[in-house]
Amino acid sequence: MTDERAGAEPLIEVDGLEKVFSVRRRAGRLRRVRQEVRAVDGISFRVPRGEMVGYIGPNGAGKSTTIKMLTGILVPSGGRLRIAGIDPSPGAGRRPRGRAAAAPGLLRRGYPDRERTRLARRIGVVFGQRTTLWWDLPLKDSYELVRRMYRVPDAVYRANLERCVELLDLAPLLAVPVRQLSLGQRMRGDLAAALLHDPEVLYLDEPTIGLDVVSKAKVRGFLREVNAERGTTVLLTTHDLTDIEQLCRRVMVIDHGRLVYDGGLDGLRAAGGGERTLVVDLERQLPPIEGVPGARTVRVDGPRQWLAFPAAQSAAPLVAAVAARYPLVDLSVREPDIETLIAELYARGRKGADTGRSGGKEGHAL
Ligand SMILES: Nc1ncnc2c1ncn2[C@@H]1O[C@H](COP(=O)(O)OP(=O)(O)OP(=O)(O)O)[C@@H](O)[C@H]1O
Repeated sequence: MTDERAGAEPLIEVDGLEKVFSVRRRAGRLRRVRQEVRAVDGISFRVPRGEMVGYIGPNGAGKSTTIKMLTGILVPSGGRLRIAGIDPSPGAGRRPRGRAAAAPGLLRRGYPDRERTRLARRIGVVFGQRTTLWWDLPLKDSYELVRRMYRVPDAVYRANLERCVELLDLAPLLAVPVRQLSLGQRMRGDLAAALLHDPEVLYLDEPTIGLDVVSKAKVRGFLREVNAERGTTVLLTTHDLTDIEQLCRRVMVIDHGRLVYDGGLDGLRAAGGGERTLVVDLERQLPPIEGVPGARTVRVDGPRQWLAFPAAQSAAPLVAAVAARYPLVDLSVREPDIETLIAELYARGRKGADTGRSGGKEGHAL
């Protein structure tokens, strides 16, 4: 978040948001019972215009459900949300009163649909697991349909398409039917489709899932460019901490439907107290690397060695120290996975509560 943006108006405002699903579960051979699943359990946050925020958490934490409510696909069970000043489901979670009570259809159909349509013009969505493109149509025809659906003016459409084609390398793919695209090509195609109508907010649900290293780098580079050029606000859910590290200065962690952390990634690492791993390939097999301050060698396999170091620490001095004394050929830094960080965040939080200390340095464990 830049300093000018810190004081900017919030583009996304969420207060006490809830989503409860009612599901039927098996209870014995024939009997089924109704159960409530609190997928999102009273979360609140603000996102200023132009910020890129990571939204992470373990499987089933409530990330997709939150995004579906922010896009107007799902109606909240409680709480309040506004995106660019629009509430996609006004009246949701509240009992209708007065004229609305006499005409409940008004709350469920006409008015909310108008708000959802208004919102749809201001947002873009990409679900990594599912395409929004037309399976049998060439990419270009899918874009033409998007143009008509959103009534994008010709000049805006042409300029946006040209820029996306250039940044995402789409020219050779425009005539290819979507079903023939590889996962990485399809994801680039989906990103362009989500941006043709100039949305102010972009929701990305696992945009790099299943992509190889080169495709991931292309997607990340594109998102950085779009955010810098257009000031598009981005909410990004991912299981890949490198996505967050390269794109977001702020990260929110959700677990069991509740926000458990909101702050910088460094603060999350410090709150989690985890370790990262520097993986180095040497020219030849050597005894375990020693004497690198702040790191310890945890594994050796032929010329490859693994050095663990505190996750909040920069890798640069370690790399310099290794390179100065050992014949270094290649290296990479491995992040702890999100599940490990969150488990550590909880363990620290409990310890902190026991000793009266709080977990995080920057940001706050909630
Ligand atoms: N339509 C639904 N009906 C009933 N339960 C649902 C529905 N959608 C989600 N849930 C439940 O709500 C909880 C949160 O699910 P959600 O998909 O939001 O999690 P997530 O954080 O996106 O997980 P993942 O990382 O696996 O995609 C889970 O327990 C899930 O089973």
